[in-house]
Amino acid sequence: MTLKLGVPSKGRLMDKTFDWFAARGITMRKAESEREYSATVEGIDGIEMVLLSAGEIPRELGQGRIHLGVTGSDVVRERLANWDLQVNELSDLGFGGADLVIAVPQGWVDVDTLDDLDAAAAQFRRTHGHRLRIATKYHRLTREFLRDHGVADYALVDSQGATEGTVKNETAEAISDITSTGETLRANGLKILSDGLIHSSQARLFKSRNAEWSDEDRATYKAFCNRLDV
Ligand SMILES: Nc1ncnc2c1ncn2[C@@H]1O[C@H](COP(=O)(O)OP(=O)(O)OP(=O)(O)O)[C@@H](O)[C@H]1O
Ligand SMILES: O=P(O)(O)OC[C@H]1O[C@H](OP(=O)(O)OP(=O)(O)O)[C@H](O)[C@@H]1O
Repeated sequence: MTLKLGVPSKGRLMDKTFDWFAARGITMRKAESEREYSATVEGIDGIEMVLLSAGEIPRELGQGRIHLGVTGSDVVRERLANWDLQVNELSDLGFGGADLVIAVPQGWVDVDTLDDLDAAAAQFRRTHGHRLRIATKYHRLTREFLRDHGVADYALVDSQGATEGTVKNETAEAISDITSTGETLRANGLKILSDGLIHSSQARLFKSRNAEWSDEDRATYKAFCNRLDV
């Protein structure tokens, strides 16, 4: 048996994950062809690396198809119900930082906080006859956050990308999305509510609580953790 480690298959998260492991003596290599999603690990025995979309790694951990996985803390919380019963967080990796935030049009001068948003939502419904729409791909986290902060009079609109554009395109009045430099929000005339931070995400190493662990896997895991100092 080999211990399966899920790693983001492309982009910044993949590159930085490879760098993080390389700094600890574990070399990860993607197949020669950029388009081929297979990879090798050198420097430690008994580990098989599986390249997966960062957004799919939570599900694979939850279903126990991989023992370990690197992905953003936001997608784990979003994609896994009761995530903390399904995975353990082993270590912050120090990259992939991004904030999941609620943002509204800059022109809404009276709306700076969640309380203001709640009042604006009630007013919006009276004026327009339908609920204020918030576009997001983070449905679970947004719903839980707004519920915990007493905002109820809204409707979530699904947006799987270019979420900041939904306000200009008039398919939503506000958004809940990831920001890192803030450039995309600014370019689309949006501002973050002062108490609108839902989750500060970063890349983490997760361990599945649902995978099967043989004695051999446990021994490999122990050696792996010693090597990584986690
Ligand atoms: N500037 C950023 N923009 C988007 N995601 C970021 C950024 N910085 C870090 N991340 C993180 O990268 C991860 C990407 O998750 P996402 O669900 O978009 O992955 P994916 O499904 O692999 O993406 P794609 O659909 O592009 O393949 C998230 O954990 C997110 O927080
Ligand atoms: O704060 P910034 O540095 O501007 O980064 C934030 C943007 O980056 C991400 O989009 P991405 O490029 O991953 O595309 P997406 O819209 O498909 O999610 C995210 O959804 C924001 O749109």
